[in-house]
Amino acid sequence: MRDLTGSRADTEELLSTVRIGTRASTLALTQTGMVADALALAGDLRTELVRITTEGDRLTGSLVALGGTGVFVTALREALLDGRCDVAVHSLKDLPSAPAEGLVIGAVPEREDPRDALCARDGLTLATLPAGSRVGTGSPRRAAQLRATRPDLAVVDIRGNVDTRLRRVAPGDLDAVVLARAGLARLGRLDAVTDALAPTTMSPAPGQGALAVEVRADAVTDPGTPLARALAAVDHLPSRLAVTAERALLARLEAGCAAPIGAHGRLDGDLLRLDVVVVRVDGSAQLRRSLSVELPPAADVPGRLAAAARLGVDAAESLLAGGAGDLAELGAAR
Ligand SMILES: NCc1[nH]cc(CCC(=O)O)c1CC(=O)O
Repeated sequence: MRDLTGSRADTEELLSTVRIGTRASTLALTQTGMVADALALAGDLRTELVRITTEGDRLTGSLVALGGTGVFVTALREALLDGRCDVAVHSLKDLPSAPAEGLVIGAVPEREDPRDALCARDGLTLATLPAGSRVGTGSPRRAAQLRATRPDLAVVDIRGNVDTRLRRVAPGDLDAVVLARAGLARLGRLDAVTDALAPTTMSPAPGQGALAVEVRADAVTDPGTPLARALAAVDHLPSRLAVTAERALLARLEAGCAAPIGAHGRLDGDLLRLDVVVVRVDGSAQLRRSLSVELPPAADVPGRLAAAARLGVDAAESLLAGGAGDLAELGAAR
């Protein structure tokens, strides 16, 4: 709380400091910095970044791929739980859909554009890439949808951070890569995008483009603390509703983060819409559903969130009834 009668120096001393844990990758630092600034702007608090180095950050290449993103999320969660930091910022799509004991998502800031982006040589688009073009992705979801739309392309499995992937678009190597547009936007690399892929062609990963600001559950029990007020100010309900539906779908399907599942939720007035797809990894079959729900009045936030979660569960059950479990290995390797 600011002491309005105090001098500027006094006021500064009265601000509580919130420690924000982050991985050291460029994307993680950028995302965490954005959230730190937003929290500081919204509340009477100061922020301090705490770098959490994980085993995964020291290893490179295929071992990181094998560990998936789980190792990074786990390290940040441990830092939260043992008090080394008060806030952890994650890419929401990397966060397992199962809730973590003692932790809650304190805020979902306004989501970036959730679409996937083709970054191709010579300004090529998904429609104009010549037959036989080599397109890199490490995601079974992207690979399956690429194969479904353009069975004449060669999908190449790639790993690494955003810059490493972009550099693979080079003579003698790849003609294009597919990346989340949101990551490129945050890194200031939208110049590399030659085709923003429509969700009807390339359904995004559940949660793509959104961030999760995770805190200990006791941080939000008193809504009057500086941190709780800052979180409430940073939270963007339309984004939270969309990702709540998408994550409920994933949880009900008991799907791994590498399963070939796309989901695109969005608020349209009081209607929450959810388009979902499960694709066979070879692209030879897919199952789609489009559902929507009329939300309760805007003042009923818990009611709205419950309706969003129900929508995701309903979509999952409709997919399962249609044979999604046989179509794709939903628990696919992480
Ligand atoms: N799995 C890696 C990852 N996690 C979040 C993003 C991008 C940012 C986002 O989706 O919010 C990326 C890179 C990518 O998929 O291209």
